[in-house]
Amino acid sequence: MTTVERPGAVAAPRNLDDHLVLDVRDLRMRYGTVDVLNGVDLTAQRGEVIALLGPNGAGKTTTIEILEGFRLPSAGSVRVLGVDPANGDERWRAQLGVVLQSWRDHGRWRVRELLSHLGDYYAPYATDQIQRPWPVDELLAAVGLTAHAGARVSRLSGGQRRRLDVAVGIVGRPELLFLDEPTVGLDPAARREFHELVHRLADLDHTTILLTTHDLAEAEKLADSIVILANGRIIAQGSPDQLSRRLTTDAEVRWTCDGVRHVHATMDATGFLRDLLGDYGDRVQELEVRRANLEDAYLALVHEEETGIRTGWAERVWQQQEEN
Ligand SMILES: Nc1ncnc2c1ncn2[C@@H]1O[C@H](COP(=O)(O)OP(=O)(O)OP(=O)(O)O)[C@@H](O)[C@H]1O
Repeated sequence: MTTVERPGAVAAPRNLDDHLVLDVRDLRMRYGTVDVLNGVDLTAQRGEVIALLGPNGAGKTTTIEILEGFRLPSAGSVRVLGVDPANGDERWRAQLGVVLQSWRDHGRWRVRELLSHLGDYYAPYATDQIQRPWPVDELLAAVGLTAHAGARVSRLSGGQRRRLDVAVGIVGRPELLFLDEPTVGLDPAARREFHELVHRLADLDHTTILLTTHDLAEAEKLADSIVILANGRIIAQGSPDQLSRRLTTDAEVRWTCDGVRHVHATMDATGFLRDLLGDYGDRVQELEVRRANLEDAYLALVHEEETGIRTGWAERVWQQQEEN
């Protein structure tokens, strides 16, 4: 993510290794007899945005709930802002912001009152560097709710409520923000504003953000690092750029021959085409070559992990990860 400087903003520390905000090693979680996390390793530095992707049931929410201190893991080492969440006190908790999937109803409150009431909790945890809570008018503007400041929460639309969820999550100016599917229900304009807010929080306030999403394009746009989880283990991880390069080496070739349609996936499109045209010449019609995009690759990778049917994607990804 590009770093944007702002007069008076607190500079990010130069040596980010000294500021590991998340440090998770070999995290395991078992519900009854079912293992839902099978050795997850995850680190995040200050100001880093990490997107956790994976199919339903992959273990994303469980991971976040453990990091928040809401669930105890079965095994592994977890450090969040230097503290084991199982022992996190109020001061530690005040440095976290959480936006959950489900709406906790505050229907009778008005928007401004609710944010100012919740903000009061954070006032004792202000520091020389971080003013807490976020002043309500600034916060309302940041999430695009100024026009609805006086509205009752029960009267907000779904998207406006989602903005309020985000406001509630950041009113304490968290150092670490968890966002569980934050853009579900937002219209395209609100989604874009939300993306700008995430960039602002990470670049200007150096907030570390861990978000879950099912939208690969969103992850590419927002995250410094994408982590793909399936069956409780990380099956691929890297910057959007690294992942694109690792995952999109395949091309799909489509053609018709004597009126019959064919599709073939190959890592060597040029060689395949040379052979195809050499063998069939003018009988090859409607030829199309399409480079697999990141979403195709993601779906193929997850499918391979879930079904156990090996098509070679995962093997290639791991090989390339080891080479890097
Ligand atoms: N309290 C619980 N008791 C037993 N099993 C649970 C519990 N919570 C979650 N699970 C199971 O753990 C697995 C991981 O669930 P989790 O909610 O972490 O997945 P997720 O990746 O967040 O999924 P989604 O994308 O659907 O939100 C699932 O198989 C789920 O059924």
